[in-house]
Amino acid sequence: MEVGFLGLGIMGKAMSMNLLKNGFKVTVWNRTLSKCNELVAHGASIGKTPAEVINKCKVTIAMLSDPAAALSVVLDKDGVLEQICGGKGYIDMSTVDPETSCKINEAITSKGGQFLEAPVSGSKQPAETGQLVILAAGDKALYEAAIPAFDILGKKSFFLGQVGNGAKMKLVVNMIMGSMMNAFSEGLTLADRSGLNPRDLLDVLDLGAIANPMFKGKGPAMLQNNYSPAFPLKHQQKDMRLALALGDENSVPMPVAAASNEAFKKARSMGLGDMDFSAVFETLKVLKHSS
Ligand SMILES: NC(=O)C1=CN([C@@H]2O[C@H](COP(=O)(O)OP(=O)(O)OC[C@H]3O[C@@H](n4cnc5c(N)ncnc54)[C@H](OP(=O)(O)O)[C@@H]3O)[C@@H](O)[C@H]2O)C=CC1
Ligand SMILES: O=CC(=O)O
Repeated sequence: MEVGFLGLGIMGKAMSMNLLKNGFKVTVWNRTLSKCNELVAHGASIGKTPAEVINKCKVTIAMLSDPAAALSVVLDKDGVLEQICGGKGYIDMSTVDPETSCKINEAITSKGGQFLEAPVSGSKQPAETGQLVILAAGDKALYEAAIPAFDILGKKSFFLGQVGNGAKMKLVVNMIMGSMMNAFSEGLTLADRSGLNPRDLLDVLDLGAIANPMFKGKGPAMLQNNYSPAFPLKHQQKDMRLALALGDENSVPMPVAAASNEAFKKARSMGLGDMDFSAVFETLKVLKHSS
């Protein structure tokens, strides 16, 4: 199967590499074109623009940073819209808000193309090992056509109905994840400041009812101030912001998520946006001990 792939950041690079290693023919494009070189060394072809990739491939996947990037790659000059047409499918796996996804759907389908949103749960390592959870919605026929690729990229795919539902599910999940990361950071700080060994806290948490892969995976690195980015903090803050907007639209009070968003904003203001989202832990370290 031949696919196009737009966006070779942390996730896109791992996902397109995975497709290549599993026998897919992949044509890649990235805004910073030099990032295509590693994929080309593994057998990928290169498209000089998103339009060129769409022209070449029947199905094209995108994995871009945020709503502005997702819209720009479709609507701007040399973008997806210039070449999309009947018989071609476009799958946006970026995390965006439902409104952005609906705008992209309208643009693609107005030219006769098929559209599927398919954001993913799971980070750099699940992307590398094909263990993502795929949250698809939109064109069911395109979903079915994409299953061979989704089976390589993920451990489970959900089809959630109309466009927007995949984006909503992803935002709900990441709203919970961001809030958990803040509670975890506060717990590690409280353990330390009250005279406990935070490493003991990790062991206790791992044996109880709130054990989870995120605490287990991130905790030891956080205690070593290691925030090598798997999921950049700026993207987690974007997801909290978009989830809060979804809460506004649906009159859902979300005080925990709102406080977490403030902590992520503070971390961004401290210059930590490109670090892993666990770097929100650093916002607590600037607080002074009370006497
Ligand atoms: N990292 C993770 O753990 C996960 C991330 N996600 C989501 O996946 C998406 C990608 O994340 P990730 O790979 O980590 O992000 P990165 O920041 O590593 O990569 C972002 C990608 O978007 C491109 N991009 C940014 N702005 C534009 C623009 N205006 N026009 C064209 N391309 C642009 C970048 O191009 P360039 O190289 O030129 O900057 C790059 O290819 C995000 O929506 C994120 O929320 C979802 C699940 C997990
Ligand atoms: O969006 C991030 C993730 O880990 O999922």
